[in-house]
Amino acid sequence: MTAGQCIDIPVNAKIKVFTLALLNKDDEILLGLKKRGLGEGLWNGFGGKVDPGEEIVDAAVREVKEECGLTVLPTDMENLAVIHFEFVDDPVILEVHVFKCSKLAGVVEESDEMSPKWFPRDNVPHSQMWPDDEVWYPLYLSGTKFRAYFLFQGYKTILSYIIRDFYDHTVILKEKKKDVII
Ligand SMILES: CNc1ncnc2c1ncn2[C@@H]1O[C@H](COP(=O)(O)OP(=O)(O)OP(=O)(O)O)[C@@H](O)[C@H]1O
Repeated sequence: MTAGQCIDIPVNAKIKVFTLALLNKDDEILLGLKKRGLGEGLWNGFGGKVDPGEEIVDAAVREVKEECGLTVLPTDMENLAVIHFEFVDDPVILEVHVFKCSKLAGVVEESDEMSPKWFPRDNVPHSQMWPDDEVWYPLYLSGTKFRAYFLFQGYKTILSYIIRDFYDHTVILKEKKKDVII
């Protein structure tokens, strides 16, 4: 999907496209402690920027390999969500394509960027994760595909969000702090 198909952000917004892969084994999820850059010090799935001309799913596969050493196939990457993040006073909107994958090959290895660790899927360290994760993580657990928009002030405060069904765009969850216009 492209930005123009998201009804919660302006059609002419400047978009930076990212991937985020949630890797599962039995009842566990592999998260990485980010060692540098955006989200440093937080546990997250694996991902990064999509290179120019690169297919989004190929970028997701590449980032998994680079960041935790595992091999996944594009055909095993299941689209879970597209999330748009806007930050107050920043004209660039992040478009994060979230994938989940349960077919993993190879050995988990630490990289320059991430220190990987398995967590029980229903007990992840939310206090050391991006604050939006706690909002949408239950949808991942229940296997609900969604589209979401979050408005942040800085990196710690969510001013508002709206989460919609991936297909029919009906609102699943919505919250906004007083006085915020969206
Ligand atoms: C705002 N709320 C957020 N909630 C959850 N996840 C978020 C996020 N905002 C960004 N992310 C993810 O954080 C990674 C950053 O990637 P990032 O390190 O910048 O990319 P990349 O590996 O290309 O960087 P280098 O240029 O190599 O340093 C990437 O997976 C992206 O999807």
